Amino acid sequence: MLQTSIDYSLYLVTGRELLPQGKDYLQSLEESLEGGVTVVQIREKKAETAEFLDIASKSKDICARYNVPLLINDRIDIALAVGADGVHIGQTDMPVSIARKLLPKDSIIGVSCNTIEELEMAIKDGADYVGIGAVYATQTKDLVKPLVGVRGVGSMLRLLDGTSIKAVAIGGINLKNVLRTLHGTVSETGHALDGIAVVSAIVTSINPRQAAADLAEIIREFKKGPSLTRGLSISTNGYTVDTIINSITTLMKSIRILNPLIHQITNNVVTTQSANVTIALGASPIMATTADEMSDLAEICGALLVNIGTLTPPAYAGMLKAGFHVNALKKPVVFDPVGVGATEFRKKVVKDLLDKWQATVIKGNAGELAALVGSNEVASKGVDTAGEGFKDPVLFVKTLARRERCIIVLTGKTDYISDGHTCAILNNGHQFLGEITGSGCATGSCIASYCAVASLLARADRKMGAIPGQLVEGDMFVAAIAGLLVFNVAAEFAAVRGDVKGPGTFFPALVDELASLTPEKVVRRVKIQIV
Ligand SMILES: Cc1ncc(COP(=O)(O)OP(=O)(O)O)c(N)n1
Ligand SMILES: Cc1nc(C(=O)O)sc1CCOP(=O)(O)O
Repeated sequence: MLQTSIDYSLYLVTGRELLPQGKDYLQSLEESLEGGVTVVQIREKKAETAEFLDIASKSKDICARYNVPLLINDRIDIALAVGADGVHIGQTDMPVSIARKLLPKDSIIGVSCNTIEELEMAIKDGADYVGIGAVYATQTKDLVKPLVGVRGVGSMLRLLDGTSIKAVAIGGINLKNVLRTLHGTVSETGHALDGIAVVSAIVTSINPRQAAADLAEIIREFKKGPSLTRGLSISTNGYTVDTIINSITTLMKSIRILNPLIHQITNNVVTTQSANVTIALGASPIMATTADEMSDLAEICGALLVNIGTLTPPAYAGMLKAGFHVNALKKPVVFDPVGVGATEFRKKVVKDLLDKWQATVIKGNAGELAALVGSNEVASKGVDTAGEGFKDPVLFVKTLARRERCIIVLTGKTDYISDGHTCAILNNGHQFLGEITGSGCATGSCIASYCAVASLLARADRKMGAIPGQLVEGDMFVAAIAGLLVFNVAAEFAAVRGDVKGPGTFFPALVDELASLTPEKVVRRVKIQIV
């Protein structure tokens, strides 16, 4: 089999000990191949040599019928004996150079990598592909190394730019997280995984044909998606101020018709305010935090907002679960890492959340976003930014959007929103917004509300930007702009009302203005620039 013709999309690592009771191993393997497995690795950790040989030989015959390459885990002798297409070797197994000498020319050699250093070595040693993991926790194997995490895989994939080395991710990948894994592991440079390696997601199934087919379909759709180097843009012709305003008008009209449910796990300073803002927009809030109800809420909500402002252990547990379930249902997740720079605990929590699920939009002020990326260009003071902002905010948001594979919203006197390709610069708002608590948090509610509408519209009419292989359907860039713009324009109207005497009377007026805001009023005041 030619190395270049190998399709790594759905890579099955066998695990006979995990088969459902009564399921025959060879039958399960054949059904997996029928379902769409594209590479098979025989992994036998307990079998004696004779048994391993027998299993490998029979597996080889089946794979040959499906023209699927067969690799052997660790054992070069077994690979040679059965004429396998290659081997997969770990960090403590035989070195690549020796395996290469022992195996026939053109054999495939894959190497396990858990760190950048291991990957650099595998590149130097001439591996044909790498298995990066473990991405998530797994029941299949006792892990001795730390989890790589989705974002960790993305930073490793960058190193493969300009090489012909293929990459699969392994460890805890299943039907619920496969799309999120593919999406979140794309590097800042647009380097994506070539495939996903699984054991239990197929082997434990009573119907491995269906399990493989379901995974294969998601991988296929993802690979058909838009050019990854374009960030998350769904507009193929580029955005203009006019197209953005038209889309915002549609979102503003639709929200009052669709009345989406916005699940918000937010902080206890702003819960009531955020709920009232959500209602004023035409959406419906539910402010639930208990982990046990997250799966049910994911089914019924239009979008999720996660705000870590006053984090408690139960809310943290709820956030972990909520994002996972919402991702699995391809709905938007808006993340507000409030005060992430303030404590080491918050930094750890934010990293953990972003490794467990994929944010659709991350919103923060300069201090928060600087802390998120570990930059000391901008300092924070509690939940606020201290001093000047970024020297080049446009470049910052574009780069961060690519790295985090989401829309980035950088708030401040001027707001910057980017999908990694385009940046919108907004100059609406009023100084009173900085004089009340929770205006940033309420902006998160607005963004989540319009993300929900954009996603619902896309699902209802696939012509409106829905692409099945995308983690979230609909134009989240425009939805994020809508959330900011509506809130900030309403603030401008509220601030000049005769009944507003200062920040205290401003907030109720703001809610009134939001409730009566029309697209025409927004169009009249919008100050937006696209770069
Ligand atoms: C595709 C793929 N990636 C990683 C591994 C792990 O291999 P290894 O490090 O040799 O560990 P064991 O499989 O021997 O437990 C793999 N098998 N396949
Ligand atoms: C065989 C293996 N290697 C891993 C690594 O991290 O190198 S994780 C793993 C097990 C993957 O099984 P499942 O898909 O059931 O989680």
